[in-house]
Amino acid sequence: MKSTNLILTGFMGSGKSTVGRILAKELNTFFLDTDLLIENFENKSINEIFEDDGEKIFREKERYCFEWIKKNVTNTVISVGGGFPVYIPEIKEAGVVVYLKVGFEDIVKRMNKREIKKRPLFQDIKKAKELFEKRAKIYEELADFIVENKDLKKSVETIKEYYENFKLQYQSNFAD
Ligand SMILES: Nc1ncnc2c1ncn2[C@@H]1O[C@H](COP(=O)(O)OP(=O)(O)OP(=O)(O)O)[C@@H](O)[C@H]1O
Ligand SMILES: O=C(O)C1=C[C@@H](O)[C@@H](O)[C@H](O)C1
Ligand SMILES: [Mg+2]
Repeated sequence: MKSTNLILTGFMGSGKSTVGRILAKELNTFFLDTDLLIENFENKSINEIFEDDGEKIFREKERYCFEWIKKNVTNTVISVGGGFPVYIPEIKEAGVVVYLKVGFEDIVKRMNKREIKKRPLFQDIKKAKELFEKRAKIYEELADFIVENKDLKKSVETIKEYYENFKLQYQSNFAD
């Protein structure tokens, strides 16, 4: 039977990795995080890739991930990097896209120093806010479904229900 991936998008710290991991467990599916995939492919941290190779090369790695996912991955919960849909607007070719929407101030409150340190584009708060404002519209436009990620449990439940309904419809479109 035809199946599809569930892709979580959103700004840095919006909760894609956290929500994705829980969702995959609840849906009894695999979980994939493009940031982790790139770190594993390269055997380097995101910070090291940005420092040694630069952002342009990192975006090329994300593009490679996208092509690899399209060819090889189905029925999986995928959390993508914060910039992924911005540089890969064809993201929907790899699955159904759910945008985790969170206000910038809430994101800042949620992230501790260690988490901020891991994100090269979050080092300067003013620049991060500008990036957030520039990207908000792109996330919205490229989403099939938008969830305000306030209460973690509620977000997981809402996405689960959406995805299960989506899959039923999607599969019936491919039935004989
Ligand atoms: N609904 C929520 N309520 C409170 N805190 C949350 C919620 N969702 C996630 N968090 C917390 O926010 C922080 C960032 O979450 P996470 O690492 O999942 O973000 P991300 O979207 O994957 O970020 P990145 O794009 O940089 O990888 C973590 O400390 C996580 O525990
Ligand atoms: O928002 C971004 O552009 C990024 C978000 C992170 O998930 C990583 O993909 C990387 O730090 C870049
Ligand atoms: Mg993440």
